[in-house]
Amino acid sequence: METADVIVIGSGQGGVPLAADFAKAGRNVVLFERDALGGSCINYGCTPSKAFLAAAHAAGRARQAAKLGIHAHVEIDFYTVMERVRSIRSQFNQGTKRRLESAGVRVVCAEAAFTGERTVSGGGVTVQAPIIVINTGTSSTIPDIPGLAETPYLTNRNFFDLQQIPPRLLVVGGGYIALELGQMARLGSQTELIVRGDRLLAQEESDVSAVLADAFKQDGIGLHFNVTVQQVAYTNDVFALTLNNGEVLNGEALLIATGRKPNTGALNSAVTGVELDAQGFIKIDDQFQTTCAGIYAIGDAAKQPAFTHVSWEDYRRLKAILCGEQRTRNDRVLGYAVYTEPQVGRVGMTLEQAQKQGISAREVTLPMAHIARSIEWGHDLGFYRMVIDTQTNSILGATLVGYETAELVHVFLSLMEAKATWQVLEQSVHIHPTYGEALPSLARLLVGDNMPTCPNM
Ligand SMILES: Cc1cc2nc3c(=O)[nH]c(=O)nc-3n(C[C@H](O)[C@H](O)[C@H](O)COP(=O)(O)OP(=O)(O)OC[C@H]3O[C@@H](n4cnc5c(N)ncnc54)[C@H](O)[C@@H]3O)c2cc1C
Ligand SMILES: NC(=O)c1ccc[n+]([C@@H]2O[C@H](COP(=O)([O-])OP(=O)(O)OC[C@H]3O[C@@H](n4cnc5c(N)ncnc54)[C@H](O)[C@@H]3O)[C@@H](O)[C@H]2O)c1
Repeated sequence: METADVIVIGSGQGGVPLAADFAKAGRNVVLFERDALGGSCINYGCTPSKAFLAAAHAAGRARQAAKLGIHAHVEIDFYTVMERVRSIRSQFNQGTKRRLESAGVRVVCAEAAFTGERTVSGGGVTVQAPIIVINTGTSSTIPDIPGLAETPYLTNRNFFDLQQIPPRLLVVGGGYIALELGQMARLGSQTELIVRGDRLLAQEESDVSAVLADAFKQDGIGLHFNVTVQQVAYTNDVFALTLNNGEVLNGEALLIATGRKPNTGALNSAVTGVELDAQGFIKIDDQFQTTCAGIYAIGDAAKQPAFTHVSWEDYRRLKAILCGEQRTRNDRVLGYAVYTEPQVGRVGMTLEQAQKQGISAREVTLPMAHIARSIEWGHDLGFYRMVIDTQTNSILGATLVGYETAELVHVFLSLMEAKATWQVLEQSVHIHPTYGEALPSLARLLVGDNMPTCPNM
C-alpha cells in the first residue's frame, strides 16, 4: 500500500484546484478520476451547454431581429455548431490534464472506493492518506418508464455527441437542463417539453415560469404540462412517447432531464465511517468534514447548491480551513443563472422565502416595459425584482428575468456581499440608457414619492 499526504476522489470543480495547489506546495497528492478529467462542468455540463447555447441564441436573435425590420435567412450548419462545442470542451479538458500534470499531482484514471480507514483503492492502486477530499459530483436520474431503458435516449452526457440535428426533439423535464438544451428549437428542431408539473422551473417564482413559457412559445416549442410519460417505444429511428392523457408524441431524439443523483454508490464509504443521507448525498458539517475525521466532501455530492462556482468556492474555503483558518461554508452570498433566452439571474431570497423565515420583507418589481433600454432594443419579456428587509433596509434577494441578466445580477451579489442597504443602490447614478440603469430605478420604487425613476420614463 502507498501513502500520500492528500487523496482527492473526483476531478470536479473543487477537486482539481485543491489537488494542484497542495501538490505545488510540495505535498504528495493522488487524484482518482473514473471518467474525463474536469468533471461534469467541463465535459457534460456548463462548458458544452453554454457553447451550444451561443449558437442557439445567435440563431434565435437573428430570427427575432425581424421585429426591428431586419429579415435574416438563418441556415444552420449543425455539424460545425457541435464540432465547435466539442473542441471547446476538449480544450478545457486538456487544460485540466496539463494543470494537474504540471503541478505534480499523481492522477489515477480509475473508479475509487474506500477499502479501509482513510484508504482508497482504484485501478490496482491502494493509497492511504490523513486527508481525503471527495468531489464526485452527480449523474442523471433516469425515471423508471416502461420501454425507456431499451431506447437510445439522450442525457446531458451524450447530448453533445450529436452529429445531426434531430428534426423533432422530445424533452422530459422542466428544470435547468430541459430548458437550456430544449432551446435547441432555435437551431431548427421541432421541440416538445413534457413537464409533470404545471409550470417551467417550478422552484422559481411563478411569474418567472410564465415569462419563460411565453418565450418558449415564441420559439415554437410545444409545452405539455401536468403530464407524465407512461410508455416509450423506439421503432425505425423514431421515439413514440405515450402520455398519461392518451396523447402520443413522436421524435427522432429524446432527452431525459429529470434531475441528478449523487455519485456516491461506488465509494463504499461506510468502510471508513463516512455517512450518507437518505438520498445518498455525503453528510458534512459547516467545515466540509464528513462523519469521518480527516475526510472532507465538497461540491454537488455533498449536497451543496449544484453549481460550478459553488464547488469552486468550496475549494477555496476548504483549502483555507486545511491551512488552519477559521472559515465556514455558511456565510456566502450565492447566486445562479439559467441561460435560456431570456435569462434568469437569481440571488438570495424571494419574498415568500423571507416571509417564511419571519422576516418583515417587501418586494418591488419593474417590468421590461418601464425600462428605456429594453424598449429601444425590442426586448419586451421579463422584469427586475428586489426583496428587502423593511427593518434593516438590507437587500435580501433579487430576481432578474431578461436579456443577459446572468451578468446584471452581479450588481446585487456585490451589494449583498458588502451588506449594503437598498438606499446605496437608490443613490447610485447608473448610465443611460442601459439595463443597469433600471436597478436604481427599481430601488426608487421603494422611496414612494412621485418622482420619475430614470430619464425618459
Ligand atoms: C448540462 C449541465 C449544465 C450545467 N450548467 C451549469 C452552469 O451553467 N453553471 C453552473 O454553475 N453549473 C452548471 N451545471 C452544474 C455543474 O456542472 C456542477 O455543479 C459542477 O460541475 C460541480 O460539480 P462537482 O465539482 O461537484 O463535481 P463534477 O464536476 O460532477 O465532477 C465529479 C467527478 O468525479 C468523478 N467520479 C465520480 N465518482 C467517482 C469515483 N468513485 N472514483 C473516481 N472518480 C469519480 C466523475 O467522473 C466526475 O468527473 C451544469 C450541469 C449540467 C449537467
Ligand atoms: N445554468 C446552470 O447553472 C445550470 C444548468 C443546468 C444544470 N444545472 C444544475 O444541475 C442541476 C440539475 O438540473 P436538472 O435539469 O437535471 O434538474 P432540475 O431539478 O432543475 O429539473 C428536473 C426536472 O425534472 C422533473 N422530473 C423529475 N422527475 C421526473 C419524472 N420522474 N418524470 C418527469 N419529470 C420529472 C422535475 O419536475 C423538474 O422539472 C440543477 O439543479 C442545477 O443545479 C445548472
